[in-house]
Amino acid sequence: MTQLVIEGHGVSVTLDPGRTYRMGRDPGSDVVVTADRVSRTHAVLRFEGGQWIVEDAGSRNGTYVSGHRIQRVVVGPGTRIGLGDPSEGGIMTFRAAQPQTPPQAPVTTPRRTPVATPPQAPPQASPQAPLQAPPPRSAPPRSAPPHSAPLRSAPPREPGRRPSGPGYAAPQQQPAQASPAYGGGATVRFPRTGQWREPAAVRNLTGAQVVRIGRAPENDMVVTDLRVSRRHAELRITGGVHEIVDVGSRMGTYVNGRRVQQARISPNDLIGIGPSTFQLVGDTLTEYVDTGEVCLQAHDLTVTVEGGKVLLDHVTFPVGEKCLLGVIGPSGSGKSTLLRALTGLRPADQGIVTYDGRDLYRDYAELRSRIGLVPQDDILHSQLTVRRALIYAAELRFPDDTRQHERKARVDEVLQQLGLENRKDNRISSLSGGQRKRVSVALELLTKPSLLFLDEPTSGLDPGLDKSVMQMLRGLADDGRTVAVVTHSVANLDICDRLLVMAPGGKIAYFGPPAEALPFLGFTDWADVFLAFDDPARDWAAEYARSSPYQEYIAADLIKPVGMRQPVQRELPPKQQSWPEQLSTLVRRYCRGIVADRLFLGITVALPIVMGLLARVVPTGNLMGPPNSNGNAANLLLILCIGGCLTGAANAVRELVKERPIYQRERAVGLSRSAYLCSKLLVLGLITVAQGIVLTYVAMLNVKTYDKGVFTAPLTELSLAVALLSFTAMTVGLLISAVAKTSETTMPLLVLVTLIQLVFCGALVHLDGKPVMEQLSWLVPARWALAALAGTLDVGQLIPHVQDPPDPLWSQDFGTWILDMSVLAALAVVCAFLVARMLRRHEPAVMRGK
Ligand SMILES: Nc1ncnc2c1ncn2[C@@H]1O[C@H](COP(=O)(O)OP(=O)(O)OP(=O)(O)O)[C@@H](O)[C@H]1O
Repeated sequence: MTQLVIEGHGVSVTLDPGRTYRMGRDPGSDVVVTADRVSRTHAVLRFEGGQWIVEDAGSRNGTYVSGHRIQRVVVGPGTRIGLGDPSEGGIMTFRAAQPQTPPQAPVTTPRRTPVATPPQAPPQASPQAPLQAPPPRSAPPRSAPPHSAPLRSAPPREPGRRPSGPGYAAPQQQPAQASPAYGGGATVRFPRTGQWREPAAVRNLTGAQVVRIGRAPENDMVVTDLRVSRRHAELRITGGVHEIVDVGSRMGTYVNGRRVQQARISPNDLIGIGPSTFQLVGDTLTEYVDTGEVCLQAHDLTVTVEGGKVLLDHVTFPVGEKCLLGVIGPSGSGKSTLLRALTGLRPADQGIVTYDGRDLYRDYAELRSRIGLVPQDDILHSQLTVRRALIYAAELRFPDDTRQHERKARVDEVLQQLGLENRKDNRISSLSGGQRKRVSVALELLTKPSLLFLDEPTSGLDPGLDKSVMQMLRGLADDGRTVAVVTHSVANLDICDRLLVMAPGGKIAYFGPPAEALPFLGFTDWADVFLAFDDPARDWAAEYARSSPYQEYIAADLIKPVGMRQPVQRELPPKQQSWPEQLSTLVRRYCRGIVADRLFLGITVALPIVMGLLARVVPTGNLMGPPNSNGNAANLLLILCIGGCLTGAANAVRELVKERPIYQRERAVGLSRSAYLCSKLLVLGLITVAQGIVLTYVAMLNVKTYDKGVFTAPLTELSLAVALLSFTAMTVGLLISAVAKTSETTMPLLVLVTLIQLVFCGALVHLDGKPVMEQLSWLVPARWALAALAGTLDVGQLIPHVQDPPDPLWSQDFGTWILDMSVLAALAVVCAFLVARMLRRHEPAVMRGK
């Protein structure tokens, strides 16, 4: 409980919860306020249900908070009440009494300041069981950090203070129905966690019918965050009934964590809009903003995969505000699994994660944008410049009604925050490993996440860069967010506030201050610790659970949820942009990347020309001769087919696998799978089709053909068939890319697929009427393309001995040609559908509705 002091008019009284205080002009009052408009007994101040309450005692001139006359109000640190006068006169201020800090206590994380983070949903608004308060703890001072943060905006750390999130504040549980009417503008104490929250804005609802909420300045309540739409929601008041209505926002409007279009609101409900939480407080609508200082708690997280293998085994620990948590452990000990569970990307099968007391899994759709994750692999298109990459990322992450200048301003802000202004025009591929990691972090910071997770950000970096990255993370935590970093490097662990050591089997071997870890584990070297983890005779998790660090750093700081986790219907997170907007962004980014990659561009232009020239090596000559006059016609068509297949497939075969980490991350922040796939089909498809046409024209230049093929000029028909074949081969290439685990495995698959095309296209082997072979060939694009080409040139006539009896798919009639082309197109559609299915397999579990 925060101890309060009331001050003003020369009076300073430290309040004792066991007493009731009379405030007024009467010299016998407990708090004497000698101002003109103050009544003799003006108000009463008492501690009730875990909160300090001021109640007007029938004063003549009234009691005011934030300009509103109140009858009863909850007060806390920062609250100013006016006795008899809203502005001057009898203003009294409340502040927290100085905490007492015992000098002997060990390291802890920085303190919580009274911040505007979202309050907890009241118990009855939540399907979860209420939380139990832990016993109060004394505040151990933290030793000063040995390193300074590199961030310009990072404030100096505050040693000697303890965190005071739900796990630190010794909260008092309050039944929601006992909550008094909150005073507008007051710092209020929320029922479930007992945290003090300072409103960012208060709107008096007296006489109001509609309160408009959004990013645009013309709204009644303006939320200046790019995640919020310009016109986001309206609070409509009719006959004392309050309704929140979403007016077409992208990121959605939430009531107690559930997305709503329209919902009736009561004072216990929490309305979530971007980083802000709104609540009806008396006759006001009060806004609290999540500024990043939130607590994260893992409760009993267990992840089991098929076959019963346990990847995470009852993992429980709290992380305080502004805390930098380091996670280490041997390979395969479940660190990445833990990160996925904490970020909600792959929710644990058992247990819950609380985000400032809220069930992260249940409220994931609302809270997702407050979580940043920097995966191990870079999530950047390396051909782009730093600023350009961030601008595209901002387009994908912010609602489509954000303006370009707003996004650019946010990008510049983040570049400055991470000291990247001098690198902003550099190609990402030209940056050092540490700088690239900074850009990845900058990308995640665009949306101002309160929680930032990083998976091995220092892997592959030299010791200097390792330290610089860790210092950057220290600064980010000090700047007002919780940062968790999985690392293999043990060189800079002392920079962390807390260290989590994972033992094989996904168990906790240690959680606490880094300095105490090695002494606790009984070694002087981390290598020896990891080697000792191999000893099957020792149960590290059980030893830690019985230890005093467990009591001190986990048991005492944790608010345990009572009862089992309720099965929850998780909502898919919203998409920030419309589908066409996403497609447009992806297409522009893709094109810019291609244009910037000169080598790829050169190969793309040269490849069809070289292949076409190779086709000319075959002496085709005259394709208008009498029957049996040109035995090389089939060879020419074969080269065209294989050229088309190779061009298309080679273009696409690495396309998805190489940027899979980017896709996975962007998918987790709302990218549409179909928009992503369509951007590939569109850009790569156009390039491939153009290549197919160039290939055909170069191969057929000056070759004599009849004036008419099946229905028009033979060259046109041939180009159409080769272009469609190239496109279909490209979808096959995309399929290989979607299936492959690494870029390296795509090449053997490309060779295999090309050989299959060669054997089953029908030029080398007569397929018609051969059971099994013929049916298998129907699945091969080159079979249909070659048939269409053969139909155009009437190859059956030119070289009847090649196809004896004649292959019906080769006949020179319009119906057959259309059939050949249609099946080719259908194969492309089937492949594209399969690519979409395969892409889904690589997506975060939460995006698959799991
Ligand atoms: N889907 C899965 N099915 C079966 N086993 C899995 C699955 N995912 C991960 N594992 C196994 O679970 C264990 C933990 O994996 P995880 O990637 O979390 O470990 P890690 O500590 O991050 O390892 P590293 O340090 O090597 O990245 C490993 O043994 C891994 O092989």
